[in-house]
Amino acid sequence: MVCAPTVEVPRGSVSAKRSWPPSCGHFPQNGDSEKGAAGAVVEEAADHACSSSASARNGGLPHDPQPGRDESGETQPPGDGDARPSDSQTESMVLDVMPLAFAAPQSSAVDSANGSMEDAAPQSSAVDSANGSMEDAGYIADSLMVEGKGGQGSDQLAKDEGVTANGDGRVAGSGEDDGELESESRKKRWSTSVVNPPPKRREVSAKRRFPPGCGSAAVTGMGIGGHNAAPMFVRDDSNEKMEAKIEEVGGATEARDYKIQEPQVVDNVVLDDFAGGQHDYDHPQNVVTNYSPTHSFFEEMDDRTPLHESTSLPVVAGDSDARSVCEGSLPKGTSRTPPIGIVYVKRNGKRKLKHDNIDKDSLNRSSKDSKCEHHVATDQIEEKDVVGLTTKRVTIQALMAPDQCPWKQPRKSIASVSKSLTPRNNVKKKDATPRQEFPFKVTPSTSTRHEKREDQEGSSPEDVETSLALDVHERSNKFCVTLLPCAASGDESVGTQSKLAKMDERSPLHEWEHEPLVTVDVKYEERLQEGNLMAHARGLVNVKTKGENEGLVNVKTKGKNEGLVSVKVNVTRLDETGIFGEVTPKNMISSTQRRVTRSNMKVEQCMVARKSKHDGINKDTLNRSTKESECGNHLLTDQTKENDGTGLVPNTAVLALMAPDNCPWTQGKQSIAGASQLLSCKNKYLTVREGVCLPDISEGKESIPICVINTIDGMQPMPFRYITEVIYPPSYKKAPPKGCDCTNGCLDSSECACAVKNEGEIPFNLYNAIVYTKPVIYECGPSCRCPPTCHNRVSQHGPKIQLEIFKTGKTGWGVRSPSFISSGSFICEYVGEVLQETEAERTENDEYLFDIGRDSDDDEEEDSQSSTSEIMKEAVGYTIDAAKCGNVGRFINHSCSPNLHAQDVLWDHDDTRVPHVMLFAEKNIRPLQELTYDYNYNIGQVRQNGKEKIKECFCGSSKCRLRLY
Ligand SMILES: C[S@@+](CC[C@H](N)C(=O)[O-])C[C@H]1O[C@@H](n2cnc3c(N)ncnc32)[C@H](O)[C@@H]1O
Repeated sequence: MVCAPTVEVPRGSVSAKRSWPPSCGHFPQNGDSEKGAAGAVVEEAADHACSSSASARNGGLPHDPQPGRDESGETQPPGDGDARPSDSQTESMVLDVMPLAFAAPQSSAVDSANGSMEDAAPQSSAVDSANGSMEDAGYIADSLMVEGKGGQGSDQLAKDEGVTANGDGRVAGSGEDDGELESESRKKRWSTSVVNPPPKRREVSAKRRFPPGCGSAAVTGMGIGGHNAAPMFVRDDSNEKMEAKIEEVGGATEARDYKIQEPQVVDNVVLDDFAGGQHDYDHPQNVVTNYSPTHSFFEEMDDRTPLHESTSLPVVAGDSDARSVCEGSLPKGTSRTPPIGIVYVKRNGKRKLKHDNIDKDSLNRSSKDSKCEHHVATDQIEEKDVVGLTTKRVTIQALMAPDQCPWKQPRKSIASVSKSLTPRNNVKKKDATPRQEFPFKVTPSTSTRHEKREDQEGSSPEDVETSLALDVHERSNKFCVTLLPCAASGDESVGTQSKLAKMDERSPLHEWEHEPLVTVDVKYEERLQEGNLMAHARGLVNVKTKGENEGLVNVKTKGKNEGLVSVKVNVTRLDETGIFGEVTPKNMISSTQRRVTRSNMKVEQCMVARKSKHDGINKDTLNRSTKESECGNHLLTDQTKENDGTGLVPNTAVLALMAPDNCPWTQGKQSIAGASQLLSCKNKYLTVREGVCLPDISEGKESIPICVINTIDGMQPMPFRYITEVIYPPSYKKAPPKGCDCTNGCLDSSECACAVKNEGEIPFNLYNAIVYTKPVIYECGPSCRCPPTCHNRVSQHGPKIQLEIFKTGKTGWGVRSPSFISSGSFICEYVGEVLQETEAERTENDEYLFDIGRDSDDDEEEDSQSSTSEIMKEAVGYTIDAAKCGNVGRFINHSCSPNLHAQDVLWDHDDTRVPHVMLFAEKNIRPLQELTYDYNYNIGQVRQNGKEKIKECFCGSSKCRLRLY
């Protein structure tokens, strides 16, 4: 179905706008701030079938004028979802060994800190190129039109560009380039794939931002609330062998200087004494984990964190899905957990890691093949025994040298590495289906320092020396590893363990003694009638378990009852959406304990949240306390009592594990109520959430509701028709590609025809996380014999992570998730109407254009094999226009330090010119962090009426290129 015909506007007046890359739209030139691009859409769509439903849905509420500009035209502070890095986040960086999916990304976080990730050649090139373009454009263009706010930023930008800005931020002039053909001057962004070479018709260089499992962060889960987050194992050094060293980085400075210059050793932590049997292993985060208290790892951790003072503190958890069997020294049938990650990495051999179960030759081979810079790489293979009851997996973690990371090589997948680790003939049977659950525990994992093989070419001794490998095998105990959602920043992900450590430094809340901890994603908001207690919690908090469904949360309080309050909570297992249960009134019992410890003092930064009325938080109080707050990546708790005049004493208890830029106390415009309201769109308190505009903008079209939240003003998004599938031109007939004949879930990539098209690899791991990028990824499609659960069908099923649209401070509406998102997770598709380029250029609203695909001459061979209809073959290029019809993807903003990347995916046809644009997380993303991708505008090339247009970028990144275009 196609939306109403695109309104055609005289080319001279609108073509320039259409020439901009998606979200590169312009603001009204007539100064009508009430009508942005979006406003134009509304008007245009008044009679448009696509907008009718949306209009009805939105009712009489006002609609947001336009992205990137507030109604007053004044610059707004960044919204609560602004993805801006913070020093504190950066400082908290610690190199952690992460689980398979996380390992690489984690390392890449370090790389990023070193500048080697974000500043990696491709990246740098892109940025440099962009900057260069800026300079060139600024000094060459005779006339500039600065879009965005006409504030100081614009003026300064214009000044920097060597022009004079007028009051409204536009710089007008007459230039000789006015006469340029617009079609030539328009340079749309191309951002469909970070690894794709840019289409010839575009000048934007693609950025390789996403070295899955290597650069940004790899993947283990789907990321909902940490539900599928990759588990992380703490390793015990009780093993005698230490064959490698891993550097420990305690902070940003160290992280940036992180270089592996010698063999690294990582401590292994034995996880034994698992209770077993009482936890739901479908939800690994709820699994209790015990660990050996004698482990040196924790001894060191104890030095800095009270969390680990306990002798049986479960710090590391594992994923029940991650159990595996290693074909190493363990008896056959002994399962091993997959590599969840080296929890702590330390330099100079302080952390040791044993590698006695790893096939060194295999490791060497994988090391040889890798191209990653001194970071942890992981891999795994899943097996199924002959009776189909036990899924086993071999997991390898390796600290790889730069030129050895397999994820740095587009054609190298994790799978390929794992294959090198475990002979294919050792795999009896693979099965991506949910694994059988049974108690297991983590035992000291082993790692092997790489030894240079004679046949290793191109591997420097250092590369070899710094390669580590780990595996974990399960025993009889249960374990659980939970990845805390509090990533340090959008730019540099901080390891979970480091955040744990940091959190522990400040908070005594984890002084559990001889009690297993369950790290749960507590998201509850409960208003208690008895005693008027209200509890807000967000993020992950450690819950002291007390039975199957009950736990305790210690709350740091201030005021008269300063101390710790143990709050009983119901511990509910994660459901499919990662939503946790809530605190029940009867369990909301406070018992103040005074535990003024050294660590307590460190939590003094926590702000007092006063609830002066039953029905809300006193924002002024919050705002004032915001000024005093310096909370960072730690557990924030507080509680106050205040008589509201009714004789009742409402208490407000707040638990929060927050990053600085997400903490309500550090964001003047966000109250605790607002923060708690952001917890979940699906909780039963949705109706009382502040700022909720729409409970589900998709109106049930998405499997997970997508709510709209606006705590800044009372506006709603401009109407549009919510669609979940791309709309192709009427004449375009999709031709399903020939499918595979696999009946085993496409586990044998050598046999799967779709995998063959992916150069013999399935680009997704068993957690449905993308593990490498390619110009085009072929998922299994409608002609394939494999079931919908095939692990080569990740992005075609729509969003599985809870997303919400929220009003940002400076960039209009944005998208975020209340849940933790692990790297590689599929976010959503960029859905809209597929327009031919010429048609797109006539589109009045260019805010939502997304150039896609490759030119027909990019790959003649593919074209010859394509079953593309003639109309598509004749076209030069295509653009997805989500202005009138789109999905949640249309609201995702640009950032110069994005956390998403776009990947071309084909599954229901094989026309590479109109691929599906699928957005994946390229790093771990903490809850409520705005989701962004790089629009890849060709800065300096966007013109309107022959005049260069400039649009400021408000992404807030430290690496911001200042201009969107
Ligand atoms: C695809 S839309 C994104 C959603 C949009 N913010 C909205 O409210 O509908 C792209 C537009 O958002 C705005 N935008 C996105 N990222 C931005 C950024 N980093 N800085 C300034 N404006 C941005 C620009 O107006 C851009 O044309």
